[in-house]
Amino acid sequence: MRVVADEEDMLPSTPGKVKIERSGAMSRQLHRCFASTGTMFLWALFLVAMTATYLSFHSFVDTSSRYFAASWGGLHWERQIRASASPRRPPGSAEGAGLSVLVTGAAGFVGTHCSLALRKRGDGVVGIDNFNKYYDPSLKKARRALLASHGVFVVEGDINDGRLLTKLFDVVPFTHVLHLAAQAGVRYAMENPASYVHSNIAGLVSLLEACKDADPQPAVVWASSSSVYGLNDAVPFSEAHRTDRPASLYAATKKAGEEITHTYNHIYGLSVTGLRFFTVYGPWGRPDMAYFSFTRNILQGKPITVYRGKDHVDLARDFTYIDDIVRGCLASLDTAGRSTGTGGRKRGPAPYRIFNLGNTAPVTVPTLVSILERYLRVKAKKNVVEMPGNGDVPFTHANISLAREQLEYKPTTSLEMGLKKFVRWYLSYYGYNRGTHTFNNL
Ligand SMILES: O=C(O)[C@H]1O[C@H](OP(=O)(O)OP(=O)(O)OC[C@H]2O[C@@H](n3ccc(=O)[nH]c3=O)[C@H](O)[C@@H]2O)[C@H](O)[C@@H](O)[C@@H]1O
Repeated sequence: MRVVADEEDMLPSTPGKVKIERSGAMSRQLHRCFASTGTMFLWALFLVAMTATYLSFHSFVDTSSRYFAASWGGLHWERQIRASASPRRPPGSAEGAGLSVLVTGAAGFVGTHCSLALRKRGDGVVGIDNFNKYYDPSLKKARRALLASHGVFVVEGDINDGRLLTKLFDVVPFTHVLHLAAQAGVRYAMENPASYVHSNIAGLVSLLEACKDADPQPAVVWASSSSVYGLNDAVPFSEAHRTDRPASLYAATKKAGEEITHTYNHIYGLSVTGLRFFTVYGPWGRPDMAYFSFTRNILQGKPITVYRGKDHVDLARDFTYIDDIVRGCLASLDTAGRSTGTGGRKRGPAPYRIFNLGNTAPVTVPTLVSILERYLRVKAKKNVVEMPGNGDVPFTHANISLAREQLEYKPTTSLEMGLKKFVRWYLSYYGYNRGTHTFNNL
């Protein structure tokens, strides 16, 4: 039976809200009293919940900003970024107005060489690098000083720091991103797998998120790896060959990177070019790589470990000199079609490309050692061991016809010549006095 209710009951019920039927003044009074107590309790609960949420969010923000210690920002910092990002090509120059490139991993081996080459031809370049301790950070700091002497500013920061990336894109409308930051190294993945997920998966997604939200969206050129060919034994390796059998976690993260970048191309219209580097070497190189660590140990009279494949077959790599790789990277930037999205929405199809950048002349590891022995005029103390099951592959060999056709990529440096340039740099950087030891026609 429906009793005429007081004015409160006359309010239209809100859809989805339960309307309480009432009867009798006393019960209404009692109900009102309970209702107001219940309301107060609910309000108190709400306030407690809000406070808890705020405190936990605040501590999260505080933690994450502590994690990515914000050593960036401010007017002076922004001025440095803008100056470094500004192209300096003479107006009306044949190559056009000039690019404005964000280079991730700019204090790394390939990053430093590419940043210098871009700056020297008049492009704007800003670097970002987390200066991690995977290998001697002093080498990375020396590379940063070299870059600074050429007007390239490198931000110390992590590509997982989304706030920093967003800020960079707010300050500079980058035309391109050259993404070289990664946890490199095939064998180290068995010691520190998390670092590969942090940099090569999470870091890549964080960077791609910033790129797809940027307006204008940059075109992305990034470093994949010859290691994605894994157990493929069809040689020379072509981009059309299978890459679904990686032999190391490192290779798997690079393969995943190719799939992830494809997703951002498909959904958001990011222009993407993946470059499969083949064992890059040269001055300012990585101390964790064989050519570098062999040179150091040979000069210090320490033994080197030479891996050998099954049935005592020598391992071989398509060693590629850094200057050839740099030309391939800059050609990729220059030919990268535009991204089509704005503010995270795709406006049309965008280019998705993958190229091998190798030397097409594999050389065995023992041959590498003998070239170094000849230049250093020191006999290596070799421990020859079976290749451990550490993710290494017996050989690499690049088919570069696609890069030759679309990038006009033409490697010109033999391992003999490249190692001579590397050894010259090594002796000078580490201060070997030429007087004490005549090095072979260096
Ligand atoms: O091509 C690539 O994409 C990869 O090239 C190199 O990987 P890797 O070819 O293993 O280069 P090194 O570590 O310099 O090894 C070169 C050769 O020397 C052998 N090696 C390495 C180290 C050692 O102590 N002894 C030894 O015989 C390796 O098995 C390999 O056959 C880089 O380290 C990777 O970051 C890059 O992605």
